[in-house]
Amino acid sequence: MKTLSDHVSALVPQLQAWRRDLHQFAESGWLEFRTATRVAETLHRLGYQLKLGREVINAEARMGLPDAEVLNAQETRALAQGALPQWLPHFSGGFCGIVATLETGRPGPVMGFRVDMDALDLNESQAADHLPVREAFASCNAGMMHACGHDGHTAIGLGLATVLKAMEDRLSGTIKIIFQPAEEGVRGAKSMVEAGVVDDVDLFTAIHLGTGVPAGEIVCGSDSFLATTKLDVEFIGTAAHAGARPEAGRNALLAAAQATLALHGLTQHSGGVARVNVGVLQAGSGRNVVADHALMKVETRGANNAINDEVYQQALRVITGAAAMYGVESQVKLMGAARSCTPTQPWVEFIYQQAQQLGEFSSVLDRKEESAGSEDATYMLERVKQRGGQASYVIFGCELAAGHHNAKFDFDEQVMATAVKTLATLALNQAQFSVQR
Ligand SMILES: O=C(O)C[C@H](NC(=O)Cc1c[nH]c2ccccc12)C(=O)O
Repeated sequence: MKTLSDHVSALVPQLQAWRRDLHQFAESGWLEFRTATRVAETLHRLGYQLKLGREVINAEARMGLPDAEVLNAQETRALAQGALPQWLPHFSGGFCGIVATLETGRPGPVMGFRVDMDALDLNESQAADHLPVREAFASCNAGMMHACGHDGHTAIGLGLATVLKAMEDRLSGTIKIIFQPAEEGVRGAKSMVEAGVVDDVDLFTAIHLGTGVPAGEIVCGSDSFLATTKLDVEFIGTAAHAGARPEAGRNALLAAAQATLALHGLTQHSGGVARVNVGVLQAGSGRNVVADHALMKVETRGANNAINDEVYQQALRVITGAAAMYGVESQVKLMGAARSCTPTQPWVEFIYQQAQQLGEFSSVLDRKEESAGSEDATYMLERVKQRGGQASYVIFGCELAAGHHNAKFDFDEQVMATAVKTLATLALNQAQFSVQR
């Protein structure tokens, strides 16, 4: 009988091929049309039951969706790049989510695994020393790059599906693998939670590779995610002749500038980390015109939900106040959100114990103080916990060529096999968890 190691070893070239194909045709959040059709086809061929598009994504709960024009143009682009037409209608309009289910027919819990599929809005480096350039799989899509490893996550999800299907007779209960769009900007997970995709999940695991964790190390219960809110702010004023009639104008640029400086002063909180960032500021139309329009892209973060909510409320007051100072109008649009969240200890301990037994890791940790990022998988963890389920977030350390969100980001592909092996082990040994409890 073939062992898990045999199955995973045989899969290594396929993991690389999947990852490199996804990397080359990188697609940003809500635009994962080609990616989603290929994922669906692979899972369908493996024999998984699929739920697709609107079945797994609540339309109203989608945040930060590109406008219809962009969605249409990108769907056309995806088709030209090999998106599979038989699957595309499911995802059309920004519904690029997939849930693949394997019912073993034997009693047992529902296990949920979540991976994300989106790239970042970033141009990939064209430098000759960048491995994806050297080996000819750098992104062919301008302004879209897998610079956070989600190409690897998607390949891991497909690899896990492959191995678990091959070892189906040694599993019990139900396996659900969730392929999520638009993690960047924390926009996609909530819409899948609102569609109910984790409502029946008893044992939930989300993953990330890298994030500064060294190669050979695994963090079994990452708990350092910041709660965050993303907002676009528009200031709408009145244009006027800057020399002849400046008093007739209502200056949107000054309101936005005033708001930017005030927002960056909001980060004091005795309860823990608080952050505000104005990442984009665009205003005005001409040198001699009082600016009648400004756009700001803003995020708030906090060590916990309460801190982030407070900073967010303060930010709204600053924005309204700055608008009032200059007699302009302000409009705030919610573009994304995520929660802070702690994994459940019993599940973290089980993952810890399984990771140690696997003998693949030089260092097994339950948690780690980390550089402060956010993750919308926290919505899924929260929902599973609310229903009494177990949930964790696992980080697979690996060597990186450059940091996350950098134009030269790249990861050591070995980590994919390690991740597949670890996650498959959780599924194969899940009965031990129930017995332990
Ligand atoms: O808020 C977002 O848009 C999500 C995005 N998420 C990540 O970058 C993933 C991540 C979480 N923690 C870390 C730590 C280091 C690198 C990356 C991460 C972030 O925090 O900006």
